[in-house]
Amino acid sequence: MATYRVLVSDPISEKGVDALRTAPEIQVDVNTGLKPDELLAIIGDYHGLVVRSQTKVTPEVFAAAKNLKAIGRAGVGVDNIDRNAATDHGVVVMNTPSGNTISTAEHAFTLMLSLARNIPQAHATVIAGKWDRKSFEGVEMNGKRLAILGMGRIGTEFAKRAQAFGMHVVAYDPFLTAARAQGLKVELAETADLALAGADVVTLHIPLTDETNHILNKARLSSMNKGALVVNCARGGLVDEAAAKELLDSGHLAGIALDVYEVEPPPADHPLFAAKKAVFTPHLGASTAEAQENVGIEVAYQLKDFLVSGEIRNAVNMPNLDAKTLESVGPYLNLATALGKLLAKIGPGQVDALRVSYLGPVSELDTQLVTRTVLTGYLSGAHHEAQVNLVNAPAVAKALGLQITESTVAIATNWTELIEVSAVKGGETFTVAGTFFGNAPRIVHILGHNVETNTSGQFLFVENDDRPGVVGLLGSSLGTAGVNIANMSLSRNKSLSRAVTVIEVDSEPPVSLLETLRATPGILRVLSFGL
Ligand SMILES: NC(=O)C1=CN([C@@H]2O[C@H](COP(=O)(O)OP(=O)(O)OC[C@H]3O[C@@H](n4cnc5c(N)ncnc54)[C@H](O)[C@@H]3O)[C@@H](O)[C@H]2O)C=CC1
Ligand SMILES: O=C(O)CCC(=O)C(=O)O
Repeated sequence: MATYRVLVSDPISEKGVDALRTAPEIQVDVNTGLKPDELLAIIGDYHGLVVRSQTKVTPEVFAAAKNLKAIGRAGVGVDNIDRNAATDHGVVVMNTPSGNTISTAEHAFTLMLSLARNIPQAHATVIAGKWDRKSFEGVEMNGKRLAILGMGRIGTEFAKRAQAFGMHVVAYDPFLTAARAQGLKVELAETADLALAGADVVTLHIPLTDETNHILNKARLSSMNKGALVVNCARGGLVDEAAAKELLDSGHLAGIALDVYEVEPPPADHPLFAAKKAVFTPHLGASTAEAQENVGIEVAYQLKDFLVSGEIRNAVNMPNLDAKTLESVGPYLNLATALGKLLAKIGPGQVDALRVSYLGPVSELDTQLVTRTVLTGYLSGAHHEAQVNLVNAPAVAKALGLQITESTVAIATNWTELIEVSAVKGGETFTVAGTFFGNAPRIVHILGHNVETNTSGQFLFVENDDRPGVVGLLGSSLGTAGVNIANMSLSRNKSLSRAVTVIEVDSEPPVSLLETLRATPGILRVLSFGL
């Protein structure tokens, strides 16, 4: 019986679908071409969703996707998935960043050459029975100045091909360092404006975001040389199509080649279709047998490994957690979750900040991940309405105004390894801490008291005046109520004349017992909770 249901809502390679089907835990439904309301009607049944670029995963889809845990994008661009809504709903979004790099670079390069040599127009005349050798004079790419915006995977591959054709490559990418530009033998532009000024050709290889929308605007297009060519095989919306049309009509731009459009599919009367020198393809950059097999198989394994074993690879909205990391940090994550939950149960409400500190070997690990796990444990212990997980915990904390910081261990300790978690409220700090006894995680500090208890199970936490008879009363009351004690840890604070007792119990104590204990003189606080 399958535990997880996965919907493949855009066509991916058969090998990808087969790879998903190899997991007995997963039931796969391939249902492509769904209308938005059809997707809304069925998405609630699914734990995983596989898309390419056709399916639009909107906030409405997330609101209806009550069981959804992960989306796998068989490709690079995730602009068809509302990332903020995914994060808010705790859904991991993964893409397959490298599987279609070469195919897309080759397609963009093909667009550039076809544009330079009027291939589609010449082809059309030949098959129409004409032999017109005058109308289609092209331009060489050799010696031309090529501006590349975006020197990630595809931009870099494009650059290599352009260099082989004798082009002078100038690249702009906010993450391109001088050393890397030198290694790639490209001229580094400090801004997009500088890359485009005086360029003969521009090709775009950047994601579409609010910041990059219309990055190729009228001013930048106008700053290119007269007769310049524009190639966009990244995303529609990066080029201001209206501005491009104006500059094609004025003759400043010689031609344009597009694989992607502001609206897909573009309308039949799209103004740019009237351009004399132009090449258009229907978002085919990644449409090769090789690329589709790569991304289909990659996305299938990523989704399967996430659903079945919790591994996270190529996530765009949270840190990765591969099998190796999961193995090394796994025990720490269990301790971190327990400490976060414990603090939520015994600390005050409405805290200002959570402070997480590490001592010993744990501090060598990816503590960002451990800290995020503490936060997730804390919020899932305290914040009952929202389903909090590793994906949305930072967003939930931000919405609550809860700060999370890492600092150094503050409690006096002889432990050689420790995770300490403090809730800070006003000037007060409430601290819990845990360590390992061999491989076993243990809680060793609660609110100023050194204790020694398990990290999972059912607990009774009692704060009382440090005086004779209280422990005996606790034991006998639990016994009378039929609640078996599995472990008991007692800690006194002599200076305050206070004691804390943490009792692991085999079953949840009845409410009547808790009320009786709370009404007992000398007992200051009684909490019953599970970790
Ligand atoms: N037509 C198609 O079928 C395909 C289109 N794509 C598109 O190509 C884009 C690039 O893909 P990859 O190279 O694999 O991604 P990548 O992540 O390897 O590279 C993107 C680069 O753009 C840079 N960048 C971001 N903002 C920028 C800005 N304002 N100016 C200049 N550079 C900026 C980044 O620093 C990064 O280096 C994807 O986002 C996707 O939209 C990808 C595959 C297929
Ligand atoms: O799925 C496709 O064919 C589109 C590929 C694409 O645009 C991408 O990977 O960003």
